[in-house]
Amino acid sequence: MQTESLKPGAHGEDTAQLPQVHEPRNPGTELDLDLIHGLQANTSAIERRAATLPGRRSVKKEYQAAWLLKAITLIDLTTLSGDDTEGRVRRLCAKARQPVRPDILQALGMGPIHTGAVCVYHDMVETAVQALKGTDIPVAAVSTGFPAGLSPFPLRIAEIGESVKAGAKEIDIVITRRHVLQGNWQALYDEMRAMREACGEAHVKAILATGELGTLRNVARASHVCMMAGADFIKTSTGKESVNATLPVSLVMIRAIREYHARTGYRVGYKPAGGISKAKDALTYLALIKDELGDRWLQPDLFRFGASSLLGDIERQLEHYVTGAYSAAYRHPMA
Ligand SMILES: O=C[C@H](O)COP(=O)(O)O
Repeated sequence: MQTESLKPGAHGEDTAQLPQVHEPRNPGTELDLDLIHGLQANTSAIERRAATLPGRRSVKKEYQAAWLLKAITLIDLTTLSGDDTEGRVRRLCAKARQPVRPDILQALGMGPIHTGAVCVYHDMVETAVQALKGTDIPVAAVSTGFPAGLSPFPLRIAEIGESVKAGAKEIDIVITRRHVLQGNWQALYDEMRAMREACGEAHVKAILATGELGTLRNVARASHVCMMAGADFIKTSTGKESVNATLPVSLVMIRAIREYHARTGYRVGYKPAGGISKAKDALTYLALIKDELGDRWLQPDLFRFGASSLLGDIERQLEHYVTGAYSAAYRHPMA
């Protein structure tokens, strides 16, 4: 397979500096059960194609740093641990404000950048909002009984309201996997609609927990149902399943987004999450998005990485790019 060089933008412009465009929100559509039942996924073809992706694009050295800086602006910098503390969340927010050392940015000819968002449990929303005051970095809350999403439905809806009240501008909800496994698309649609409504102005990311959905066909169907019910983003995983973001799942979800856009004119965002910790994996994802959806999707309003440790590896690669030497991973703590 011939490798193609990945350029930052159509004219080689600095990708971290592209102007921010504002997209009309996806209002959703009626649930189209005929369309859902007609969706298929050719698993072996998808897996074959996904296997070629990491080697398909080479990133020329002079573009690499620009792409890595771009990736940073697309990270939902995340901490979702049972032992999270206010101190850890404040340190994470400081990192989101200044993800790369100023001397490295200066050497790369870049001004200040920040991550796409900070993502925390509901309990930590207020702390994060305080710590990010004066910036336009949104706080994303994982609500609705994350990660299993099995608490009583009214409580899940109430949790969304609490997170919005606490200042979260983005809500990452988890769907009920059972609805997918039982083919109960109406129940999934109704659940997603109610959650979207509870979010109000806050944008809603629907976490499919793809590692628990059984088949790629289910992933395709759940993606479409959530978009029909008004999801602003579809997201692969909580990071807590035994299998999280993968390239085959990403191909299926990205193509669902493309089809939905072709059918309705609305652009829905994509968030692969869980287990993305290496700079080279981030580049593979960005190349995939550029190929399948185009440059418009390479903006924070339409693409995010859900990742807790990716930033550390990207920093190491940028430092290497500037100084010619790798630093130890422990020198890049996240929080
Ligand atoms: O949504 C974000 C994920 O929970 C982060 O997963 P990770 O810790 O494997 O990067």
